[in-house]
Amino acid sequence: MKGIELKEPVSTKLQSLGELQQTKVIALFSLVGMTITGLMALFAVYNQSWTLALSLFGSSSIFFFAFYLVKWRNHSHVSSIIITYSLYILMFYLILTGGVANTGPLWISIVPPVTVYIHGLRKGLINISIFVSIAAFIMFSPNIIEQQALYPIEFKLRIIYSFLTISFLSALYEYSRTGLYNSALALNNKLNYLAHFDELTGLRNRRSAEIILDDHVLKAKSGATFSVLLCDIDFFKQVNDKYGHNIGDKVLVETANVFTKLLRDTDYVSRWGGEEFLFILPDTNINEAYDIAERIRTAVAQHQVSLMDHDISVTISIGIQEHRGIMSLDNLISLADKYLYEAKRAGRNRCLPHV
Ligand SMILES: Nc1nc2c(ncn2[C@@H]2O[C@H](COP(=O)(O)OP(=O)(O)OP(=O)(O)O)[C@@H](O)[C@H]2O)c(=O)[nH]1
Repeated sequence: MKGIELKEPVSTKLQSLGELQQTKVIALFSLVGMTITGLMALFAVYNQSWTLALSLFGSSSIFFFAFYLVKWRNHSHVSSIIITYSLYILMFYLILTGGVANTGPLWISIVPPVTVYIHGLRKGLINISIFVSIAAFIMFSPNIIEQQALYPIEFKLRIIYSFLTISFLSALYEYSRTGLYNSALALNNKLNYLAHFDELTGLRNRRSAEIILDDHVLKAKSGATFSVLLCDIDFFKQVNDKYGHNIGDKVLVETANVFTKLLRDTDYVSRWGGEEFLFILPDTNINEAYDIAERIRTAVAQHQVSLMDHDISVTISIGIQEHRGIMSLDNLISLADKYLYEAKRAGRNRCLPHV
C-alpha cells in the first residue's frame, strides 16, 4: 500500500552529500599527497639523494593515479585504499632510511587523521594499530637493512608517544564528527517525513497529496482515468466536545487505520485538513470509485473506537469525482467538495453522487 510510503527515499540527499564530500576530500588528499611528495622529491634531487628522490617521485605518481581514479573514474573506494597504503609504505620507507637528516619519522603524524577520516573510526583504529606496531618494530628492532637510520632512544619514544596522542585526538574528532553527522541525518529524516506525512495519523499530508494529484492530472492528458474521494467525519466537533481533544485525536488515528487497511496497493490516502481526508484512486472510474467509497463508509461506521468504559463510533460522508478530459486540479477538488457538501446536507453518512 502506498498510504505510508515515501515517493523518494528519505535521507538520501544528505547521505549522498556526505559521500560527495568524502569523495572530494579523498581527491584533495591525493592531490596534496602528490604535490608534497613531488616537492620533496625535487628537494631530494637538489640534495642529490637519488634513492629518496626516486621513491618520492614514485609516491607522487601513485598519488596522482589515486587522484585520477577518484576524479575521472569515480572509484573513490579504490583510490582511498591506494592513498592509505601507499602513504604507509612511504612512511615505513622514511623511518627505515631516515629521509633527510634522519627527520623522516616526523612525517608519520599525518597517518592518524588521514586514516580515520578515510576508513572511519573502527577500521581506522585497526589500521593505525597495525601501522604503529610495524613502525615501532622498524625503529626498535636491530638493523633490518644495512643503511637503516639510527635514532636516539628518546627520539624514538617521543615519536611513538606523539603518534599515539595524535591518534587519540583524531579518533576523538572523528567520533564527534560522525556523531554530529548522524544527528543531522536523523533530523533530516524527520523533517523529510514531516514534509510529506501527517504526524498524528501517519497518512500523507496535503502537500504530498497535491504532488500526486498534479502527476495524475498530467497523466490524464494522455488518456489515464482516476477518481478522488473527499471524505469528512460527521459531527466531529461533538466528539471533541463530549470526550475531549485527545479522544478526538484517537478517533482520527483509528479512522486513518481503517482507511489504510481498505486501500488497494495502487491507491493513496491523505489527511487533507483537520477531519477531512482525500483518496486518490488511479485507473478508477466513477462506478468503481463509488463501490470503494461505500466500502470505506461502511467499514468506518462499523468500527468501534474503544475507550476506558465504553466504545464510540463515527460516520463519514464522501464526495466522489472522476477526473475527466482536461479538468484542472482545482476544478476536480471543488466538484468533489460540492458532492461532499451535498452528502452532508442530505443527512450525512453517505457517498454522493449515487451511480
Ligand atoms: N481532536 C482533533 N480535532 C480536530 C483536529 N482537527 C480539526 N479538529 C476538529 O474538528 C472539528 C470540525 O468541526 P466542524 O467543521 O464544525 O464539523 P463537524 O462537527 O465534523 O460537523 P460536520 O462536518 O458538519 O458533520 C472542530 O471541532 C475541530 O476542532 C485534530 O487534529 N484533532
